[in-house]
Amino acid sequence: MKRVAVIGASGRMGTAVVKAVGACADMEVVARLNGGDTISRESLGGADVAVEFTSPASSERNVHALLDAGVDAVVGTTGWDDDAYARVRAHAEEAGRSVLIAPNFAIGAVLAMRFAQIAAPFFESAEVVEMHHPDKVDAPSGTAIATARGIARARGAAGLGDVPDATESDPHGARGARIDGVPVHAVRLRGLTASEEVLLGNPGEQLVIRTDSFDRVSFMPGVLLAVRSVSSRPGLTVGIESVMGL
Ligand SMILES: NC(=O)c1ccc[n+]([C@@H]2O[C@H](COP(=O)([O-])OP(=O)(O)OC[C@H]3O[C@@H](n4cnc5c(N)ncnc54)[C@H](O)[C@@H]3O)[C@@H](O)[C@H]2O)c1
Ligand SMILES: O=C(O)C1=N[C@H](C(=O)O)CCC1
Repeated sequence: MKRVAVIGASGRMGTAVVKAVGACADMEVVARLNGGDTISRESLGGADVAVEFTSPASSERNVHALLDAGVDAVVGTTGWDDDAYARVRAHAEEAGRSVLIAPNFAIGAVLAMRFAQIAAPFFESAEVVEMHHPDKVDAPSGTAIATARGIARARGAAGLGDVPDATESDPHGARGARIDGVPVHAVRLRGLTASEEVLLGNPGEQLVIRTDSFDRVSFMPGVLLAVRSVSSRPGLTVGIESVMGL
C-alpha cells in the first residue's frame, strides 16, 4: 500500500487528488496539508510520496521541505524554471530521493505537446494559445511554456529561423508573449478548465492541435501514474512523457 500525503489538499487540484487516491486499492491518503501547515516527518504521517499542488510562490520551498523529511514528491504546481529544477535535482540526488515535476498530467495535453514537437519542423509559423479558468494565478500556463519551448527546440534542430511576423507597432501587447521566439497568447474565461491550441501555418495550409481538460479528473490518471512510478526514478524527472514511454 502506497502512503500518500497531499500538499494543497483543500485546493481545486488537491481536492481531486485526495478523491482519486482514496479510490485506489493500492494507495491511501495519510496526510492533508494546506497553507500554514508545516511540512515535517510528523505532519506527513509516514507518507512514502507527497503530491504537491499549491502555488508557484511556495512550490519549490515545499519540495525542499519534502526532501528534508525523506519523502519522494510528485509536483503539478507551475512556475518552475531551469535554476529551480537544478536546485531540486541536486537536492534529490544528494538525499537519494525522487521528484517528478510535470506542467500537465492530462494524457491529451502530454500528447498534444509531443505532436506539436513532431509537427513544428514542417511549418513556417507556430503560435500557442492557452485558455484557462479566470481563477488561475499565473500566465502563461506552465503547459504553454513547455509547449513553446518544445516547438522552439524542434524548429532550432531543423534549422528554422524566426517565425514570420511583420508587426512594427504593438503598443497594447496584442501579439502576446514570446517564449523562446514562439508567440504565446493567454485567455482567461469563466467556464473553462484548461485548454490549449497549437497553430501551425504554411502557405495555403494550417494544422491545429487542440487539447481540452473539461474537468480536473482529466489530470488524475497522470497523477496516479506518477505516484506509482516516482520512487523508481531517482533524482529529478520533468514531465510524464518518459513515464508514459513517449
Ligand atoms: N500539472 C498539472 O496537470 C496541473 C493541473 C492543474 C493545475 N496545475 C497547477 O497546480 C497549481 C494549483 O492549482 P489549483 O487550481 O489547485 O490552485 P488552488 O488555488 O485551488 O489550490 C492551491 C491550494 O494550495 C494551498 N497552498 C498555498 N500555499 C501553500 C503552501 N505553502 N503549503 C500548502 N498548501 C498551500 C492553498 O491554500 C490552496 O488550497 C497551480 O500552479 C496550477 O497551475 C497543474
Ligand atoms: O488550472 C490550472 O491552473 C492549470 N495549470 C497548469 C498549467 O499552468 O499549465 C495545467 C493546466 C491547468
